[in-house]
Amino acid sequence: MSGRKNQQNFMRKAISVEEATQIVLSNVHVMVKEELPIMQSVGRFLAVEVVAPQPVPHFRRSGMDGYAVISSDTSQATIKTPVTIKVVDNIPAGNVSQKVIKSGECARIMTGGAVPDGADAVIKYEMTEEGGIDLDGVDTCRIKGAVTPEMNVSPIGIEVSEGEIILRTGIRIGPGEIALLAMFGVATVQVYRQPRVAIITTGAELLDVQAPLEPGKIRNSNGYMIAAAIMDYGGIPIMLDRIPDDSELARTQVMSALNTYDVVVTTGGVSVGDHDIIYDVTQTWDGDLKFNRLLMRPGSPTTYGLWNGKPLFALSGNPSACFVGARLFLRPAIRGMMGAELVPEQRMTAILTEDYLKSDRSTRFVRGVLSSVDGMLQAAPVGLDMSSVTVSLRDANCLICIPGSPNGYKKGTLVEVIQL
Ligand SMILES: Nc1nc2c(c(=O)[nH]1)N[C@H]1C(S)=C(S)[C@@H](COP(=O)(O)OP(=O)(O)OC[C@H]3O[C@@H](n4cnc5c(N)ncnc54)[C@H](O)[C@@H]3O)O[C@H]1N2
Ligand code: MOO
Ligand SMILES: [Mg+2]
Repeated sequence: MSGRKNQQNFMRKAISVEEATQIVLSNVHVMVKEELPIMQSVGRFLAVEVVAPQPVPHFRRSGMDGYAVISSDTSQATIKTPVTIKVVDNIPAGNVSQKVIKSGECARIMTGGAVPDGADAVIKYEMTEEGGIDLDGVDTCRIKGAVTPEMNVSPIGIEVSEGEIILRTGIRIGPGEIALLAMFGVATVQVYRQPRVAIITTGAELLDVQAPLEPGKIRNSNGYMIAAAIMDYGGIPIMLDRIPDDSELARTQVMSALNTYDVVVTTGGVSVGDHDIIYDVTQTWDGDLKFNRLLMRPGSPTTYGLWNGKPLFALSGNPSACFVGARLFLRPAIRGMMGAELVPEQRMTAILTEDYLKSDRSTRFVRGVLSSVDGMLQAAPVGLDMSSVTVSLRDANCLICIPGSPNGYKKGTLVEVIQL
């Protein structure tokens, strides 16, 4: 069995990361909608457009603590020649004055207060002084400078007009979006459901996190890493039983998971080894295998296929390969299922701080540290650059994308990076 398997295996056709990304994105099906209280919608993507039911502000709003005045009353006012006017009302924020301001009058008003009819400007306290009680027994104030019409007054609808689209479908809900929803009295919103993502780890060498180490065995760090990644991407991880090196068990478990969950992720067993059982599953299932070799390192045997429209991401067992495969393919897919725009992982441009002279046909995703030096982004490779290494995942805050080349790249080359 294994000899024949390996022969087919060696003939796998390698495709580029770009092509693989397009295949994954073009097969994303958005989840069904659900209605949630807004505070449970943080991190989700809106499934509806939200339209402003009223303008903002919906009244003429004072931007200062001071006096609501008729601007023409103040035109001659200076520090040396202040103009004295009557204070006919006092308007804290939240109150609406019943008075109409006439020439020679003003109303004390606080920031956020509704500017009374008749007044067309607010003069701030610092440009006035108390004038005492006048002969009619009315409080007065002295205006020590001129204000122009509209000064310190936010007109109705200056921020948002009624009927304007305030939030578009597909936008990710964060603090700013929550502020808008609350401002417009939207207590519940429609968002897309979170996909339930099953995780199946493979390998007879794997021990559970609480198990004592045994000779030749390792703990199942990938399972936890992928679960954490899925949570970070927005999905709901479900860790299923680990599978020892048994193809039949793997087939049963993978097919049952595909039946039950929205996405299935496996780790390990996708290369050419005798016990690489996930490869076996993808050779005999009735699903549609889309790719199983990529021009990328780490993660060259990263495998992807669809069964009944549901995606199977079969990631490499090597921890860094597993991490990179998840970031490049699983993340945009999970986000896309939740209604995000279907786009590859965003890349920025940075200066490579060290020579990277490995020759390669494949694009390398090197764990690195991204920093800003004199306003320029710099990317420095970090730690051991092997697929089997886990520790560098702690130290990296970016993946440096090094395209395939015969001689590698010199320090100072502009490279693309994916911020982690
Ligand atoms: N003859 C060849 N051997 C290998 C090739 C090749 O082309 N020819 N490719 C290498 C590359 S590249 C990679 S990447 C790995 C892919 O390996 P698999 O996806 O088949 O994964 P496994 O064989 O199951 O394990 C590899 C490695 O990772 C460790 N591992 C697995 N699962 C976990 C886990 N849940 N937590 C932590 N570590 C895990 C496992 O113990 C192995 O050390 O194949 C190369 N070989
Ligand atoms: O995919 Mo392996 O990780 O290319 O090193
Ligand atoms: Mg293997």
